[in-house]
Amino acid sequence: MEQLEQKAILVGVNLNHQEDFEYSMEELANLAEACDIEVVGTMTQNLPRVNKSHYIGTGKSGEVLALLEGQEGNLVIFNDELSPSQIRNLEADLQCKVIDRTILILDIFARRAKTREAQLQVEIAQLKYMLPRLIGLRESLGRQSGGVGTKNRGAGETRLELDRRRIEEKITVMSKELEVLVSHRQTQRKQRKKNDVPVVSLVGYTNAGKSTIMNALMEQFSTAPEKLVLEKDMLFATLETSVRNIPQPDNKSFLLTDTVGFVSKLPHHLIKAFRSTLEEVAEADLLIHVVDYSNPEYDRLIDITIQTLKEIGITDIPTLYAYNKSDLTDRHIPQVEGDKIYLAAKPRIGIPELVEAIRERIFKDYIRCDMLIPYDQGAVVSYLNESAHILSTEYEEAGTKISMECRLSDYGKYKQYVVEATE
Ligand SMILES: Nc1nc2c(ncn2[C@@H]2O[C@H](COP(=O)(O)OP(=O)(O)OP(=O)(O)O)[C@@H](O)[C@H]2O)c(=O)[nH]1
Ligand SMILES: [Mg+2]
Repeated sequence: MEQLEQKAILVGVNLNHQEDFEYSMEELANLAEACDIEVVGTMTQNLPRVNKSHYIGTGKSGEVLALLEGQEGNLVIFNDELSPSQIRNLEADLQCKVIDRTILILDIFARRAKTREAQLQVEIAQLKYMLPRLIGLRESLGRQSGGVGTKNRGAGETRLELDRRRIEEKITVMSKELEVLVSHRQTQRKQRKKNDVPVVSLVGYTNAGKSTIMNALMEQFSTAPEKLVLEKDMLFATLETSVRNIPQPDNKSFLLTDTVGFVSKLPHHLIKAFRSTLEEVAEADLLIHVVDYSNPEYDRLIDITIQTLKEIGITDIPTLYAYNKSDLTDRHIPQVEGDKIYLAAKPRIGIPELVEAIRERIFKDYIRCDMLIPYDQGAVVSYLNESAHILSTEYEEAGTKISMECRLSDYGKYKQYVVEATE
């Protein structure tokens, strides 16, 4: 999308009167805006099923063409992923560039990707999207440069084959590079797992406030400011997964991860490409599903998030719902109702309540006990000082007597020193 001044008509087909149709058109306009495209008109159609060759009904194409001319548009954006032949037919009818929701999302991701891993993931998804559409792309390029002509068809097809092979090779090379980066992160994750620190993952729709919650938690437990993550009012501000330690005064610390947000109709290739980024989420002990409670459509966005998680294979991780941005609603905050917490991360309302709810859920396997540790086992004493919640320490004749709350796994490991325990 290198051209300047793109003026687009948005086109959507409402299949069987979907309730979320209007919102998804609004969202399409936001996605276009995120790509610096000006929206100059919108056209929608109710259909029981899409038209195989043109997506919209044939009569409707004429209407889109008229609107395009009336508004001096030079681009048409469809609200669903189009097939290669649909793009080709539509471009022939409308005599301008036709793109779909998938390209828009891929383009936004490409603009936002900062780390090598994210860049590779996006580029692979883009190439995979392009591969079956090369013919259409070539024709539309031909049209843009003024000549369509059939006389060079043979040469064009050879070029096409070459292009296809080049792209396939590029995908292979990039996938290998990505694999190396991913395996590096997997090693780090295994290391963390060994340390037995619980992992909590923020998930949710894009722009719900996940990164803001992450920063609020770091701020509360005075983490270094350079660890803060980017929070911004734009779609897909976060594309990479960040893991941060949230230290707790009683040694019941946990790791918090912030990751990419979701959107309706997230391209399939993109989900696949980002699967490795989301592995972090798949291994979490607890999910915080962040909801923009000020969005009237919040219920639907919850469903889309749950659906997308399902697609990555995440279905049975215990979940807390953080109804964020409640400061923009008339709900009294903070408020905790079972697994739902109404809060506002930006003005920092309800953060301690959220932390408490997290702790209640992830530190269930703790046990209150006393251990008597012989003086020649100094290493055990220092380990417990770092990983258990110490209530008191006394120095007795036979060794150090520690009253504490510790993890069940540590209790098992040092059972021989236990003198008293209550669950
Ligand atoms: N009014 C209000 N605004 C909030 C609140 N929490 C976050 N925001 C704003 O919402 C916008 C998005 O916040 P982020 O934390 O970047 O959202 P995110 O979920 O990380 O978004 P992506 O990374 O794009 O998926 C920012 O402008 C925040 O300042 C809140 O409780 N109240
Ligand atoms: Mg974010």
